Amino acid sequence: MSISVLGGGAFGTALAIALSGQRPVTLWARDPADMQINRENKTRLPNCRFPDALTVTGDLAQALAAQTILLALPMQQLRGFIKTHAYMLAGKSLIACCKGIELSTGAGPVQIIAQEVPDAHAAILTGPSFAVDIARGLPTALTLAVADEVVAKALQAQLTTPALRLYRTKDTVGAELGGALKNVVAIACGTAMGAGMGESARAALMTRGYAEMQRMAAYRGADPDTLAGLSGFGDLTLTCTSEGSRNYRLGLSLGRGEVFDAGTTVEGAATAQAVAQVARQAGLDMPITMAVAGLLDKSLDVKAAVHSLLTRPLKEE
Ligand SMILES: NC(=O)C1=CN([C@@H]2O[C@H](COP(=O)(O)OP(=O)(O)OC[C@H]3O[C@@H](n4cnc5c(N)ncnc54)[C@H](OP(=O)(O)O)[C@@H]3O)[C@@H](O)[C@H]2O)C=CC1
Ligand SMILES: O=C(CO)COP(=O)(O)O
Repeated sequence: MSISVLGGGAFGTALAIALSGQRPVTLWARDPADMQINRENKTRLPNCRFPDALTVTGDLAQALAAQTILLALPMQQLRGFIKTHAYMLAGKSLIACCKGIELSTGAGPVQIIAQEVPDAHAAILTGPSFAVDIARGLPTALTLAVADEVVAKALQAQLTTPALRLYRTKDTVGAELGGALKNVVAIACGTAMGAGMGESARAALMTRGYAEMQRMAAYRGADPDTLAGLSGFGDLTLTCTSEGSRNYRLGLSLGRGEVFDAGTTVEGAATAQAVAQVARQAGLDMPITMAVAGLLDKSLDVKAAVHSLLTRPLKEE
């Protein structure tokens, strides 16, 4: 069965390159001309050549001839896009490849797909993976979450490559929360490192951040084991420790008091605000998330954020 990837950013391009080693793949982008001429995405993923089996198009109808559609758009753009094109997406397998929580509703990507295209098979592909690693064919393992076991097995087989190993789960809520929440913790870790607080502080933020991820996951009915897997703990580890992560780099610049490029896709920024809202409404204790949200909306500076974390009442771990 054919595959199309919608979204010509770094991740969509990387997935299209990786999957087209196995079969023909169509990559849809709203501005495809440069990629069609150069057979490379010079803006978002330079120095990764397109295989011959990869077709780049700006014609959405052509891309939507495929049954399996990977949606590699930024999180806050997802609903608008699929709402506009819902009539063409009906009945397909729609696999969200974005990480985040919608600011206006608190929904995750699978929930959004299910709301906007109810008769599609809604899935998410998530886990520790930098686009450049996937495009270069480096070994990578990801979580594929789909509620329907039969669909899950078929998609797992279709999207696995010799270098890209997929583990499946039915827990779509846990998978989407892991990928969304780890970005918020990565901003916190980057901030700590940028402000010179050291590796021990980062380890504390990762661990206590993970406790917050588990708390939100339990509130939303996710399986704690999913959070301990690739989509949660796995991606937390990668994103909180590597300058390859844009979320971590945003944190570094916050910690250093530098300006960060506003055009960069940093999913944890909107997600921090979205999660803070949900946590406030639900009465969940998520102090690291609140500190990150405060840093980003400028209601806290780094010194005040650290003070807010270190002066909390003492408690059991
Ligand atoms: N990069 C990575 O290593 C990884 C990214 N992801 C996730 O993938 C998602 C996408 O990130 P990434 O590809 O890196 O982001 P990029 O910033 O590289 O690209 C975003 C792309 O989305 C396109 N886009 C934005 N809005 C729309 C819209 N309304 N309709 C159509 N296209 C749109 C942009 O198009 P245009 O160029 O025309 O503006 C651009 O090509 C994020 O949720 C991210 O968390 C997940 C794992 C790894
Ligand atoms: O999600 C990612 C790695 O798994 C990519 O991280 P950034 O979006 O922070 O660059």
